[in-house]
Amino acid sequence: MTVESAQELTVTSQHGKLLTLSFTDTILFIKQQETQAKIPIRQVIGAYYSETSLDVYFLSKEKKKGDLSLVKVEGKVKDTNNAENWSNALMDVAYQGVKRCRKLKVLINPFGGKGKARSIFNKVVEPIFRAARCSLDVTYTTHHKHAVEITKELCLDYDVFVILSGDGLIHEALNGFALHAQSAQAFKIPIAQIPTGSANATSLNLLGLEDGFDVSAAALNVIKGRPMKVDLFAFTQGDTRTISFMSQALGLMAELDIGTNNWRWMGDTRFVLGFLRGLITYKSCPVTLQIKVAEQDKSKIVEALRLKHAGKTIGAQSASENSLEESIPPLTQAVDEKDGWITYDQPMLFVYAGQGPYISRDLMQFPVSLPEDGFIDIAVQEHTNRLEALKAVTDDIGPTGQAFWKDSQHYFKATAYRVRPQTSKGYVTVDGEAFPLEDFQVEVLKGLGTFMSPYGHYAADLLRNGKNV
Ligand SMILES: Nc1ncnc2c1ncn2[C@@H]1O[C@H](COP(=O)(O)OP(=O)(O)OP(=O)(O)O)[C@@H](O)[C@H]1O
Repeated sequence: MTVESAQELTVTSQHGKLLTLSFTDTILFIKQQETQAKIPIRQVIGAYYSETSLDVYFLSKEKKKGDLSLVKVEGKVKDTNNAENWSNALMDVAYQGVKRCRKLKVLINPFGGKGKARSIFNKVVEPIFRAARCSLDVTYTTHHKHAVEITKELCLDYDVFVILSGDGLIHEALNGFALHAQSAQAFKIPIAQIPTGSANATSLNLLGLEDGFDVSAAALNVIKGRPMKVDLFAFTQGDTRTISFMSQALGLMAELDIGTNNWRWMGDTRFVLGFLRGLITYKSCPVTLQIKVAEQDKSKIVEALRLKHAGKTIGAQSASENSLEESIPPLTQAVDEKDGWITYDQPMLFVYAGQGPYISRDLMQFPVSLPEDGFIDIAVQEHTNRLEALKAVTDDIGPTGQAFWKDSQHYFKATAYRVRPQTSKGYVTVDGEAFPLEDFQVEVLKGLGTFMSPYGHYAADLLRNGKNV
């Protein structure tokens, strides 16, 4: 049934008030005397009629800038002949194009971020999933890398793999998928984050700055989102390959993450304080960086993003499909500069490579990142002066990605890169986890990962000006 303006249904609430409900393809209207609430149809998650009673569940904001919360409207129906059809039609519209009653595997890290995942799940998230009549299989992680053990043997019939934690648990889950006996199938299970970690970059990238820390908006994405392919990265050090989905960092950006682990109670404020602390010591990061560059002209990179927004394919820029089995040559083999590799060995403050525009609420480090372009974005900050670096995290520049345009920050779209550290002091971080500062290489695994997304693209980027669309 296509609905321009469905029939009204009148119910009497527990308090004896008459409520009139109607809906279109986009809005659920709830009228009580002279006031009328308008609920976007995407936020309607359940309408159930049984024995003269109607229950309608939706998510709504009490304050314009606040978080979504679950609302239940219930009442006795007058026109019982019509009620079943009416509630079925509302469910058809509310779930147009997406599967209902999803089967969810839920993983909860009770110690991520500020340590509130358990109560957030019980009080906020589980009631939303129950209202949407999802089936739940819940596990609490008990130790580091527990998520790897779970995903490497995961039953593959879940609709969504839901993670209540930060980005670290997503990293573990993807590395478990890589070890799965049917790994290609495992990578197709969409991952959705309920933001209960510190940075929650995945949630920010998928939901945007406004909704990225809203656990109810994230739960809605679990119920109504659609799978979106994302590139993954193979990080190889010696004989060990690790799947990375977000970032690899060297220099100040690595110290910021690892050096502030004991500040986890602060939430994401720890990253800004870590950045400022790093600027005080202002150490350079002595490495030789070799990059297989696809594009390094900033204007051309932005033009490619503009074309993508306009729905055009990015022709020459798009890399080919990749898989876990394919690989670039091992570290011992010399790179061929004629084959698109360049070498960068100037003093640097940091190297930050990855995807997904936001790395935290304060910093859009990869503002021209696309989920599945087959490239890794690499930002290299010159070791010039402190003030220049400080400007990257100021309020008007940090969250909108404008540091991209700074002359002292070089930006590459690449299909692979290698790092040869000139010191052993320090770390490299992979998705926020510490690795030894030794030679490594990274290559892109195009479109191997899957995230649940409300939009089918990152919520914000340089051209979307840090705002949702
Ligand atoms: N029960 C547990 N006890 C101790 N550590 C755990 C437990 N469960 C998971 N972990 C570990 O907690 C670490 C932190 O998790 P995660 O990265 O998801 O949160 P975060 O660091 O607070 O957030 P973000 O990554 O967004 O900054 C991970 O290394 C994970 O292995």
